[in-house]
Amino acid sequence: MSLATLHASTVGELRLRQVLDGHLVVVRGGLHQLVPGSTFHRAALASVTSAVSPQAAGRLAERGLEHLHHVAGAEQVRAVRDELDRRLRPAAQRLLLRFAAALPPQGRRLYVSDHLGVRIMPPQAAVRGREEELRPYTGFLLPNEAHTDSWFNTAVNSVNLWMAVSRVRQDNGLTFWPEAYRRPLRHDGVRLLPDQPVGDPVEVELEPGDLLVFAGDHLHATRPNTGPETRWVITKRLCVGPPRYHPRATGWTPYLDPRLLDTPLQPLASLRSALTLGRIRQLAREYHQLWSRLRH
Ligand SMILES: O=C(O)CCC(=O)C(=O)O
Ligand SMILES: [Fe+2]
Repeated sequence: MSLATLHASTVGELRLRQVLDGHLVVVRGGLHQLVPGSTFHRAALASVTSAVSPQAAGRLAERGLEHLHHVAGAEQVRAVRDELDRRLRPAAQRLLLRFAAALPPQGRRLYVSDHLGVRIMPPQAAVRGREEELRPYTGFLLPNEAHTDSWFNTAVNSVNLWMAVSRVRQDNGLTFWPEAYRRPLRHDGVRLLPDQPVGDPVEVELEPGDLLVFAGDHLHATRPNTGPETRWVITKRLCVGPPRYHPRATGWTPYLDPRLLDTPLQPLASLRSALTLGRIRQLAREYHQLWSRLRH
């Protein structure tokens, strides 16, 4: 399979309009610009220390995070993931706000999501036989199948920051189908239905610290890890202009107006995404679920 064409940019020159037009953009070393020192790498090692052992963390400090599956079993990898999620949440939100503030004027207001994805993908062999118990971690420890994010709860004008904490190789990264971008795709709410023209898939490779910036509505999937290394990626999301939601989304998630965060008006930060059809449809879904539970 061939490698995706990545458009290199700096944060200061990044045009999210082009990302929403379908460009796959890479900011080389962007993570190091946005967080001091190697905050994410250190948080990763600290999570291994507390979820596995100091010795395991010491080995990874020497040999690289990519060796996690050599020092931790599937259960411990899950514990590392959960611990890193807990440790990184505030720092990752600060990073997203710093990223938004460092962009050139975009002509649209930006809204930030609380979403945090800590995605640790060990080689397939390291999780074989554990698929059922790890099912809730699909996309976080086990591969996600081809999807666009707005099928779930994300806005259609949402942009993903997919940040490489370890090396990302072609055999453990992401797969995109660039020609399918913005095509009407038939799906069952989770999975792409078969027999649709989606064009040729492409894959990505990144160095630790690189940021991949892509529209959440690109058709994308986890590249099942057939390689020898564990890959570590952190994801955050922001919206370009007021959030708009897919009419048949299965959920809804708010995006916050960064100008109101850390002010007395903070409770109103999610108001813009609450005043949407997507929110009304979500309330209707919740009402139906409650009603059918009461009836049975
Ligand atoms: O990292 C992965 O394998 C899945 C990522 C993804 O689907 C996303 O960031 O929306
Ligand atoms: Fe996704």
